[in-house]
Amino acid sequence: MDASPLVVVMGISGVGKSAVGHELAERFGVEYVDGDDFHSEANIAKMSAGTPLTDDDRWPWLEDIGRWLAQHGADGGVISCSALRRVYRDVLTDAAPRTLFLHLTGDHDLIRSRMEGRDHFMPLSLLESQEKTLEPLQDDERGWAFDITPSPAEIVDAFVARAGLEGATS
Ligand SMILES: Nc1ncnc2c1ncn2[C@@H]1O[C@H](COP(=O)(O)OP(=O)(O)OP(=O)(O)O)[C@@H](O)[C@H]1O
Ligand SMILES: O=C(O)[C@H](O)[C@@H](O)[C@H](O)[C@H](O)CO
Repeated sequence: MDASPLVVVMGISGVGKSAVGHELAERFGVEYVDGDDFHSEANIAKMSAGTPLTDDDRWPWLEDIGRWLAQHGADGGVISCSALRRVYRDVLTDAAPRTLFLHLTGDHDLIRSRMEGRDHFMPLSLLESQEKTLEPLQDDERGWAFDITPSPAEIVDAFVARAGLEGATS
């Protein structure tokens, strides 16, 4: 049981990490931060121009997110971070072993339509490369996948139940 969870809300662009992350953090009264805020200007410029990030672009960013998780190990917190590959998630778990992953997954067309409806630096053209890079959570990782058709509140309910968390007020 954990009343101050430490959670990475992960998944490809547009899947709802910010929406669900805010809701989860509010439920537990812990800090929420958007992992995009840790990207360098160069990374943001690259993505904005429609070029996918490479592993080398992502390592320093992941190290920074790992540091944030380690700093929030005691009080808990929620951060959104695509964390698309297993090796990326290992960087985060090595930094903060109690981290839980909430993986948001959804149908391509639904994600596309949600991305079309918002104002954001990430172009639609990068959706396919995000999907190709994604490696789903493996059995030995501390997390679970949730479909994005329900509302953010319902997704948080499902995560809280699956993770056996306590202390949340909806
Ligand atoms: N469960 C949901 N039901 C309906 N709409 C949603 C849901 N989750 C997110 N949305 C909407 O879909 C759009 C994309 O969501 P959001 O910006 O949270 O995704 P994201 O994964 O944080 O994206 P990025 O990583 O690109 O910043 C937003 O307009 C958001 O309001
Ligand atoms: O690893 C990546 O390629 C990036 O983190 C992207 O996923 C975006 O930053 C994010 O999704 C915003 O759209």
